[in-house]
Amino acid sequence: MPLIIAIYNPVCGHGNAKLFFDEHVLPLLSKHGKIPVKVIPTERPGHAGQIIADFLEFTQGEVIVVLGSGDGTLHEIINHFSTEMLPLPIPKLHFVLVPCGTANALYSSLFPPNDQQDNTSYQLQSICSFINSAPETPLTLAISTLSSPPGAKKHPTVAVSSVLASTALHASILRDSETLRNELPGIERDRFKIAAQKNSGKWYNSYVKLLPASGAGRVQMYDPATKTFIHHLESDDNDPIVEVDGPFAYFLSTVNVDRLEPAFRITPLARAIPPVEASCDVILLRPLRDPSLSWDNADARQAFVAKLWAVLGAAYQDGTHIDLRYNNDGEIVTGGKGPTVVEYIRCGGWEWIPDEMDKDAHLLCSDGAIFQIEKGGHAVCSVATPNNNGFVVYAS
Ligand SMILES: Nc1ncnc2c1ncn2[C@@H]1O[C@H](COP(=O)(O)OP(=O)(O)OP(=O)(O)O)[C@@H](O)[C@H]1O
Repeated sequence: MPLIIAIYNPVCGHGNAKLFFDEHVLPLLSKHGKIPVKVIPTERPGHAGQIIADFLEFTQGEVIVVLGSGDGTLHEIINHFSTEMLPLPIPKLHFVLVPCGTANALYSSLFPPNDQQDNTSYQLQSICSFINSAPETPLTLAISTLSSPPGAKKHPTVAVSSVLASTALHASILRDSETLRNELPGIERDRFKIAAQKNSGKWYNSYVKLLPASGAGRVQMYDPATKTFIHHLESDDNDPIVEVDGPFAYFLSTVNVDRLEPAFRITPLARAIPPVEASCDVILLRPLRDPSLSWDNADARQAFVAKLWAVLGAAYQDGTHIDLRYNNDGEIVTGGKGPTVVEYIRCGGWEWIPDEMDKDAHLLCSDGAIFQIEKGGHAVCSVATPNNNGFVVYAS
């Protein structure tokens, strides 16, 4: 039988992980004869991956990790084995997730919240799947490679996501809310709000390539008229790669999740129309699709702020932003045949080549961790689902 190790991050979310493990997780596991050989709190950033690596040194076979954390701690573990431990082979790790973090994007996507359930039983669903030997789900990984300008002769930086890779507004908000942590410790929502207000008038200049997933062969786009994915109009057999010019207000891709927090369904089709192969769902918001705007200037950016919030607000209304369109006057409406406000793409990856002059376009966020693309450099994100080794979760 695989060995079980329990790890929790005592400072994530509201700092309740230890209490929840002591009162609920460990007693439930014990009641069903699933007793962890070790129960270890993380002591610092990056510690969770090291705990597992140390454990694997003395363990034969596969390991079950009962993980009490948010998305950030899982991200650290995945990156520990996918980048830091290379060239050692990636082990197979089975995760039983206990959502103790702030956003818990992965958990709330795998187990969408419902009103019928109390908090405790909601948080114990992955544990119950494990106890019931339910089938596991392999995690798809989005591998972002940040390259320096040609000729710089530097190794690229690699970040592996199990939730999201983003640039533009989302990356800027994450960077600024982190910077505000010292001034406003503990008030995550306020930090986000201040960071969002600070960045909402920005547009990001970049050139993007959307790359097809291997099975589909072409980039897919969501068509609100038929409520299905169709081949992207600019992706054909001869030239499947779609080239997209900015400016962008928002650029975010997800794997494994349809939401970034329980109510914020930014890529709702990840669950409503599940992907049939390794792919990511990408949301693009390009302000110049708005028929009332022709140029990028200060007035246009200001005029677009309210529309940006209308889109993100609709993501909180069960992901209805994906059906919004413009009318001839550039007003956002729910029907008609005007251009869609967001472009919803399903593909195998993307390339982000920021305009050298646009400093803010050089940020990349991988599951909350922020990276800087060097001036003259670019980022490529590609998606894969490892089969024989890698990371699987109890999710049904
Ligand atoms: N003992 C510790 N002290 C300080 N920081 C820690 C400790 N253990 C882990 N960490 C750090 O805590 C950070 C936050 O953890 P995590 O992302 O799991 O929770 P969260 O931010 O509350 O949730 P979410 O990512 O779902 O919003 C991680 O990036 C990790 O590096």
